[in-house]
Formats: sequence, C-alpha cells, structure tokens
Amino acid sequence: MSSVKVECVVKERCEIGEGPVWEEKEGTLLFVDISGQKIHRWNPATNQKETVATEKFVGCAVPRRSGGYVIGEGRSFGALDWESKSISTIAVIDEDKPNNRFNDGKVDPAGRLFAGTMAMEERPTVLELKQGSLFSLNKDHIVVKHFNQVDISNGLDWSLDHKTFYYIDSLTYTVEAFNYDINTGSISNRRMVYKMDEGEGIPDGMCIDADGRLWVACYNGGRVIQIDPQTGVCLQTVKLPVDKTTSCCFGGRDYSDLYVTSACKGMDEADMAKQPQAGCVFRITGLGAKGIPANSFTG
Ligand SMILES: O=C(O)[C@H](O)[C@@H](O)[C@H](O)[C@H](O)CO
Ligand SMILES: [Zn+2]
Repeated sequence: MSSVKVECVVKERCEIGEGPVWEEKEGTLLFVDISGQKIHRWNPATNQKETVATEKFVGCAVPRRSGGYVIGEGRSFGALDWESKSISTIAVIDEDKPNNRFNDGKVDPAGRLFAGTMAMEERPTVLELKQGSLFSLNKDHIVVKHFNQVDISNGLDWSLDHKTFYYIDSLTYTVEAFNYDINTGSISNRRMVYKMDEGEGIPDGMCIDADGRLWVACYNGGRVIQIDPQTGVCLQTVKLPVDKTTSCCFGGRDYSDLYVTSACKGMDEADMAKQPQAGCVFRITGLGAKGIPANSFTG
C-alpha cells in the first residue's frame, strides 16, 4: 500500500547538484552546484530561488548559527554573507595538494563542520586516487585532519545517539562507521556497515532518518536506498528518473519529504535527451520515514 511519489521540483539544471540542507526557519532548501560554482536557496512555498556564485568549485554550504553560511570552496573553508553575497576565507587546507577541492560536508550535533576533499575530476569518477582527506572545523576555526587516503570524500552523518559517525568514500562502494566522541569530535574504530549491491551504483551523499536508518543517494544508480546500519540490510529502494542522483536530505513539514539532488555533468546530448531532468532537484513523498533537523555551525 505504498504511495511513494517522486516529483521534479527544481527544474533548473545543476551540473552537479549536491549537499541539500533543509532550513526550518525559512522553510527553504539550500544546495550547491559544485562545478557550476553556485549556492542555491529555494523556497518550495513560492518556488523562488536565490543564488550566490562562488569563485571556485563549491563542495558544501551549511547554515551558521551566528548568521550566514560556512562553505567548503576550492581548498578553503569560507564564511558566506547571503545578503551581500560576499565570501571571506576562514581556513585553507590541503596546501600541499593544489589539485584538490572540497566535496561533501555536514555539521555534527555539537556544531562542528566535517567536510572532505578529493582531487579534481578529469570527468565524473575519473581522478587521481587517494588524494583526499576528511577534515573538521570547530567553533574556534581550528582545523583537524582525521584521515587521508580518500578517493572521493562524500556522504556523512551521525547516529541519533551521537556515538557513531557514518561516512562514504565513494570508490570503496561501501558505507562505513566510526565510533564518535561528541565531546572531542574524534573518530575511531573504522568498519564497514554496508556494501553496495551490483547495479546500485556508487554511494554518494546520505542522511539519517528519525529511526536511525541511512538514506544513500546512488550516483549512476538512479535511486536512493534506505539501509539499516545495524544489520547491513537494504530496506527500501526508490528509483528516480535520472541516473546521477547525488545526495539527499529530509525537509518540509514534519521532515517527511526527502529532497534529492542530481547531476548532469559528463552526459552527452543523447543522454540528456533520455534524461531531460538530469541535474534537477526531486522531492519524494509518502515514504513513511522522517528526518531530523540539520545542525548549524557554531562559531
Ligand atoms: O557529487 C559528488 O560528490 C562529486 O563531487 C561528484 O563528482 C560525484 O559524486 C562523483 O563523480 C561520483 O562519486
Ligand atoms: Zn557527493
């Protein structure tokens, strides 16, 4: 008796739509177009979209408690003032790796921003491997490097009890978990919790739901999957009309809508004709699952 519905809601295409975040106060969806070098804020009630352009590839943008946003742009953490559209640098990372850039990021339940890096792609998924690292930025703007040797640093989130950190390095085709110390922001005891099935594609962005299950957007898989990180079982698959599904977050009233971003970069004209909505943002309703509010960066 499923009434799952998938709608295309933001019809303007992104090259690489990514990093959706629901902002409860405004009822808006924030997301980035990584290689399109844009940060978008879309209001589903009015269908209005505001955009700020960035100078470099922008991997993530997250709300900041003191106002504005913190972003991962190029190899810098930056502070974005939305009204003036101005960006100032907070910290520079990977100084020994000029070909790197930030990718996905998210704020932990204590207000630290975690974001990872990767080498610039020649084309989707083709890049120098093992160049990326996972970083965090704390409220005092101190940067911690947690580990290196990452191919494509991607989805991340925390368990509901804040004791586990979930992480995706896309080209491992797995979802991993670490023990998480919320007091110090340190991680330990890396292990695998889910291995992608044949045909599921490449794990990309993810978010946790209110039951502690993970929703993973599958790049080149045209779907989001719900997995149980306790058992390693895929509980649900929802297919979308585009292959390059990149990330997801819950939002809307009661956090019962799942917003999914997508990409079209690397597709040729024939691919685009087959998937005219590639790069758009989708909303999935009727899942019977709910999300939790996003955290804001403290500091
Ligand atoms: O969206 C991202 O996270 C990356 O920046 C993209 O480039 C793709 O995901 C990648 O190519 C496949 O994992
Ligand atoms: Zn991603």
